[in-house]
Amino acid sequence: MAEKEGSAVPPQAKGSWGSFLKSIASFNGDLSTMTAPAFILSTKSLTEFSSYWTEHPAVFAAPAAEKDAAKRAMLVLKWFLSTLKQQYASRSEKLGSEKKPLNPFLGELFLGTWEDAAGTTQLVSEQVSHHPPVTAYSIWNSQQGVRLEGYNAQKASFKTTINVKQIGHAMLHLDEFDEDYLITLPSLHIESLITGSPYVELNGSTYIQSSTGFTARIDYSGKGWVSGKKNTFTAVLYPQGKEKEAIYKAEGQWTDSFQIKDAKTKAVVDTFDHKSMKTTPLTVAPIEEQDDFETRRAWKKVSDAINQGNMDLTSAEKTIIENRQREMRQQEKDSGREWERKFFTRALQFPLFEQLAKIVGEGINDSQTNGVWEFDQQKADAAKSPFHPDVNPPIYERK
Ligand SMILES: CC(C)CCC[C@@H](C)[C@H]1CC[C@H]2[C@@H]3[C@@H](O)C=C4C[C@@H](O)CC[C@]4(C)[C@H]3CC[C@]12C
Repeated sequence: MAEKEGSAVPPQAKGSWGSFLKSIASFNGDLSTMTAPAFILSTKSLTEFSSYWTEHPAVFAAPAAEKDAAKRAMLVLKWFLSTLKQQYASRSEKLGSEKKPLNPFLGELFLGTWEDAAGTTQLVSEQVSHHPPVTAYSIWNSQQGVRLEGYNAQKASFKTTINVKQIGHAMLHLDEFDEDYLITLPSLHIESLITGSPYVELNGSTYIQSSTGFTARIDYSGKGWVSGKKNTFTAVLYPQGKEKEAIYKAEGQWTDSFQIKDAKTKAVVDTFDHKSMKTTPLTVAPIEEQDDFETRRAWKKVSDAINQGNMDLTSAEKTIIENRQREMRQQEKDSGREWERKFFTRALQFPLFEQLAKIVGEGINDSQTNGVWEFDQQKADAAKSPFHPDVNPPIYERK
């Protein structure tokens, strides 16, 4: 692949970017094995990405206060659409391009809370599998009675660019109505790879299926397809099985703004504009107070080395983590036990997921996610403090 004019690749990295582009043309689909040049490396691990679901806690909690079932489903759709920008474009917007995240190690955690007008919203994110890499999360606001749980893995392929299929799902629960929403995850591809300023574009369709009989379908399109604008979508919300009887329609740019209209009257019933909606920052414990498994503490030396642009130190620090992980896996193998996840457990039965997934043509891909992962309240209670020191001894010594 040749470099184009207008490249965003730093002059000293042109050679390594060229080699990287050649290498991904034949890579095996496991994103964790991809080695990328320093300037494209992120200091954040994928366990942190779970927080992108709730950067607007009030929008997340809004459906819990809506008495009308169709409007509730519309507010769930609105919240989902509002999360896409943080999930898929925040790196390219803040850092000038998409970056390659750190590959979480098994047991890695990201814990935090959001405090704002919606009250306290809590986040637990855990790497529940390393091969294949799978991140699970639970996000809840007890005052508002809303909880999101999910897990995801990624399967990548190369055809003209990097294409990524997400495997997994999210499930939103509203206590007041004992209502659940199954959320499927979009496929994506990387644009502008050749020029060295990669960004994410979403493609295909995803669904939100409620247990009370509403379906939302979201269709993603990029520049030049339908609207000529990047990051565009259209969405339709309808009574399950009656797609022609749309109740609400939404359209816009998931990185910018969108409108939701009453499908019959065409009246605008709700809007969302990222320019006027401030995100609530997530509060995370200071690094010195974090557990050794918490991502920012565990990866600190690697992140510092990336920030210094010191690739030798970056790989040396990564190797320390990887070797320790290998030792731990060996110890587990020798003692015939599996790593005990701190907050999640493999579900043996998942009737609700099966019931909702069937409606939107989704299936269980547990072989690709090393199981179907569920938040385990008993483990969470036990993990409060201290972090199960008897089950999983700390892996990184505090200095
Ligand atoms: C930038 C390029 C050169 C290297 C490829 C990096 C590749 C591993 C990254 C790029 C985009 C990443 C997506 C990200 O956009 C958003 C999400 C949503 C989040 O909820 C779960 C993770 C996921 C799918 C990231 C996975 C890693 C991706 C594909």
